[in-house]
Amino acid sequence: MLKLLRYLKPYRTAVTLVLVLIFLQSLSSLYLPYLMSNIVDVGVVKGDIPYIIKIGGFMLLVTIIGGICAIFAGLFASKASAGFGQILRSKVFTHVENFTLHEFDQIGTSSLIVRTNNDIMQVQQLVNMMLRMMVMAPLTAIGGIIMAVYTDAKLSLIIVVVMPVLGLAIYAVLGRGISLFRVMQEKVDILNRVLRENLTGIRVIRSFGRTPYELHRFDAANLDLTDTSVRVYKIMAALMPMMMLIINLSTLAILWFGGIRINDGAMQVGNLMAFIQYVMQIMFSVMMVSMMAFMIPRGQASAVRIHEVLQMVPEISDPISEKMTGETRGDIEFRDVTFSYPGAQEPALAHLSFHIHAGETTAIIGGTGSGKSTLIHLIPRFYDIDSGSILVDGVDVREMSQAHLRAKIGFVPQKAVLFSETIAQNIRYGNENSTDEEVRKAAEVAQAYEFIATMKNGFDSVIAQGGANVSGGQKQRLAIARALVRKAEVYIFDDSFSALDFKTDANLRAALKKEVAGATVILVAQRVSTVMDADRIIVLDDGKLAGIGTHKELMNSCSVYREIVESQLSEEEIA
Ligand SMILES: Nc1ncnc2c1ncn2[C@@H]1O[C@H](COP(=O)(O)OP(=O)(O)OP(=O)(O)O)[C@@H](O)[C@H]1O
Repeated sequence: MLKLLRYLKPYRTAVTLVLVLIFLQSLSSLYLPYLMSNIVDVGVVKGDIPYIIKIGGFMLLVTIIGGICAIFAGLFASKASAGFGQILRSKVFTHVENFTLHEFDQIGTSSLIVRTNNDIMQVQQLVNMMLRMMVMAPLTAIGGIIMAVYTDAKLSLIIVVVMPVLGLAIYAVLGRGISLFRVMQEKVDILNRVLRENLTGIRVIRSFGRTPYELHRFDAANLDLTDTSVRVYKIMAALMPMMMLIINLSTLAILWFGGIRINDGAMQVGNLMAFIQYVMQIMFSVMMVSMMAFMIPRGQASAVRIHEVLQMVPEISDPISEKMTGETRGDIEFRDVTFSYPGAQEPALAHLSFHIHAGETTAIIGGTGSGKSTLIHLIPRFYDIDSGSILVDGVDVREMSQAHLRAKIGFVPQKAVLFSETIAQNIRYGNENSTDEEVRKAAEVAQAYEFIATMKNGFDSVIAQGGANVSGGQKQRLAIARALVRKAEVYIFDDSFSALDFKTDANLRAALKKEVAGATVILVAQRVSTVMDADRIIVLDDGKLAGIGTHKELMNSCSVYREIVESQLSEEEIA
């Protein structure tokens, strides 16, 4: 928690103002009972009306000043804590932006969302409360004790008896509640994950008739969270009546013993009234502290989860001295590359060596799970390899900056991702400096122009969240157009033509050939018809290189390739 508090630094002035204003507010509330006892003991007893009016007016003034201090303290505390939350959210977001896919896999997307929203909100609320109570609680407690002793030292012995009882009661209750908070946040994570899967997978759930099962899954997670919350709040609920009971019993004891002292002439009525108020103030400040003790562990649990994200060092970082690439543009070489996913028993790719020359079109084919996507994810350095090296334009990808490396690449992922912006903005995402003409050209080459033209607002049509208002094939074509405006040296298409019909696929490849002439093209595909014309085809089998060559060469030399071809093409087509 303390580590996160440094993000309050820009709000130093607001924090100082809160502390000063709260100090003044606390002083005013300590002063009021003293004034009231004077009104009773001097004004009321002696029937001195001008004195009552004078001190009464002064009390009103002190109350107004205290009230104004409280209002402004609340305002500045909210400003500081909201600003703190905003800084923390953007820190987490910026940090997460640098994560490699490995860190995303490790924490999980849902948990990252909860940590950025819910956890930061918890810490923000705690900061707001702490700013206001940090000064008020101790000052009121200590000031209250001093004033109570000053008012009647003997009667103050009651405080000595009551305080440990109150302390012990609070400790007993909170001790049980605190450990449940971390569990509660973990359950919020789980509920969020189930909710996310349900909302994103709604079509699958409906088509397989799994709605009742999903409802059950959601209910289970929801009930689980509710159970823990109820347990926590039951404990919290016990706290208040218990404290009120102790406070009321104390007031009773004060009235009893105070009454005896008044009877003996050792105390005045006004002093007894003031004394009761001081004891109330002391006890309420203990309540404040206990509320803080209740909220701190909760905020602390969230702070730990936020800190965990912030202190995670991305597995991949830029080299201290970056090497620039030479003259060649789009040359890629794998030298004995082995790569395993974290925790996997077998490497996903083993001892791969091949050379893709600049300007060539290379296709990668292989069965599902053979490692095609993994291979192309290594070129933009989404993951670091276990051994061997990957050279782009003669330089190891680990020796150049990620920005320099990725600027060379136009990447079209297997699952096209669009943002909820206009079509033009989505295409321009690949190159923000591209002109309208370039955006239109890219759409034409990607065979997207026709369907965009039929849309009501053309290139200004807005894509719905998750690309819900375009088809799978249309999404793929927009993702391809986005890569094309990049004017990259290397284009990587990860099974990006799978949702296109044969005619569109063929037209797209023909247009692409002209458009990207001179650039290196790497395309992963399942269809033999898509890869047949490539300058070179890499065949993967269970993470290993099964063959490399042209279609003709592989038909003669590679049994894995032959099997794939025979399973897809008729004999005439093969011939
Ligand atoms: N993020 C990941 N964490 C752990 N293992 C993974 C991850 N991604 C892929 N794998 C594993 O690595 C292997 C290769 O997967 P990859 O996605 O590269 O195959 P692919 O040939 O592209 O398959 P497909 O054609 O079905 O897309 C598979 O066994 C897969 O289970």
